[in-house]
Amino acid sequence: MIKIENVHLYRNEKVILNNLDWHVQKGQHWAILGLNGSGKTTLLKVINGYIWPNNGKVQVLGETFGNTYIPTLRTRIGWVSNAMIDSFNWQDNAIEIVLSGKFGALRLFNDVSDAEIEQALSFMRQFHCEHLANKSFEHLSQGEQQRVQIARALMAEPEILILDEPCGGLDLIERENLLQKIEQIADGENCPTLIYVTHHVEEILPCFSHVLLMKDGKSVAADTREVILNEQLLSDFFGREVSLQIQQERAWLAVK
Ligand SMILES: Nc1ncnc2c1ncn2[C@@H]1O[C@H](COP(=O)(O)OP(=O)(O)OP(=O)(O)O)[C@@H](O)[C@H]1O
Repeated sequence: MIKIENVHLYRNEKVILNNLDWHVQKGQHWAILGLNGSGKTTLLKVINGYIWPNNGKVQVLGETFGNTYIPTLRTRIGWVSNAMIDSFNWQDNAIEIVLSGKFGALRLFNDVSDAEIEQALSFMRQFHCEHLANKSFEHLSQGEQQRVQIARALMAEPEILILDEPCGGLDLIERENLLQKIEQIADGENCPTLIYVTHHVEEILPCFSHVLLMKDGKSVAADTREVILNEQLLSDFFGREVSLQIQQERAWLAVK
């Protein structure tokens, strides 16, 4: 699904991605865990073709960058991030935002059929935001905006769904509700390959089969969830001794 080989990216003399290798196979779901500034968002921008590495090879959904038309490829990738939220027209109604996803656009410029409206409402129902359909995006809470954004991404029936810190800014209950929804996506038929970016180990749900640990633009480790969620390995990664507890199949960390 994704093949990143020896990718090196620098801007203004700063190395942002440092000879990064990462392979995502069909059937896997990945979490990317990294400290602030480790290059996670930059990696996502590379995968979506918004920025170009200085060296290395990028292949996404079988398409090799340099030999493919990126806008068409992007319609096959759902990307949920705060960077995307900023680009919406906040006066648009929630359902218009969701419907725009069908066309890979930021605003709804197309005529829509009754079936497309029903599809949008059905995703909104799935994410408990159908009642917000006619409310303008600017008047939604952060949690509601996140749910609308995920419904929007699913409208395009993406083969890869990237969730970049979707729980950022959410309270405990909103966060757990959203994580439950993400688990439901993972359990669903025709689930896209999930890529979930976070700073928080406890958000790495059992549905994520693999974890990439990023630090200073490098891949420190990329392995199965069971291998990565290890006290010694994470202590080395964070550079501080941490204790790890498993509760309800999720790992919870505390600094010792
Ligand atoms: N155009 C640029 N020029 C110089 N430095 C940049 C540029 N874009 C990003 N950076 C730097 O690259 C590093 C990685 O940024 P990036 O946003 O990818 O990190 P991140 O892991 O997503 O961080 P966070 O978890 O805080 O969102 C940061 O130190 C950032 O300041």
